[in-house]
Amino acid sequence: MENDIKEVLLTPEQITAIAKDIGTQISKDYKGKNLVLLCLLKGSICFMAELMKYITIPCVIDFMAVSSYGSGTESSGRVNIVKDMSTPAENMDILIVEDIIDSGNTLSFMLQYFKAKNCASVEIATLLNKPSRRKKEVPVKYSGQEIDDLFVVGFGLDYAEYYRNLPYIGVLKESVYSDTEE
Ligand SMILES: O=P(O)(O)OC[C@H]1O[C@H](OP(=O)(O)OP(=O)(O)O)[C@H](O)[C@@H]1O
Ligand code: HPA
Repeated sequence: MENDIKEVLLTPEQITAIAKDIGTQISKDYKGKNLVLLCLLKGSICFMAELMKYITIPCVIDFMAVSSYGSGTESSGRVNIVKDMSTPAENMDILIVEDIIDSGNTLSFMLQYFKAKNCASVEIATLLNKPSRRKKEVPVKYSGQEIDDLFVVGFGLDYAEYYRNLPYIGVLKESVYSDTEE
């Protein structure tokens, strides 16, 4: 697994520092609100777990599973809901917790999805942001680290479902996927 990584982009310590900063800000901004931390499975599982440790106000957590990447490195553009949240979203302040924003397809779909739900608010917190790849603009309230157009894995992020268990964010060597993708 380690041999497939070209470069480490964020160490576990750097990820923790980002989670602390964003968690502290969320704790201030959402005081007195009905905060729901909504983890988008599967990629956001590690960031969600790290971020929530640094949120010091009452909140509930929930999970949705959506998927659009199939087994490759390009978004199919079609976002599928694999699992819906279990908390009623009405009148709640939904904070979508994301691992990465790339094309923006996933979050654009999610914002559209919540429009019909009468939420008090819907915002986005992401660990990683690749603005150069954007196809659909989405408003991002909390952004950890901007990165170049590189395919990254680890700390929840996958390539073909693998590498999620790396404890850091690393750049995947092109040779790993160039053989299997056109
Ligand atoms: O901005 P976008 O181009 O939509 O890309 C971002 C999304 O892609 C990945 O999810 P994926 O669909 O691969 O599912 P996963 O979380 O289960 O890995 C990632 O976790 C984000 O949710
Ligand atoms: O760079 C990435 N890595 C893993 N999953 C992703 N989904 C969108 N971009 C990425």
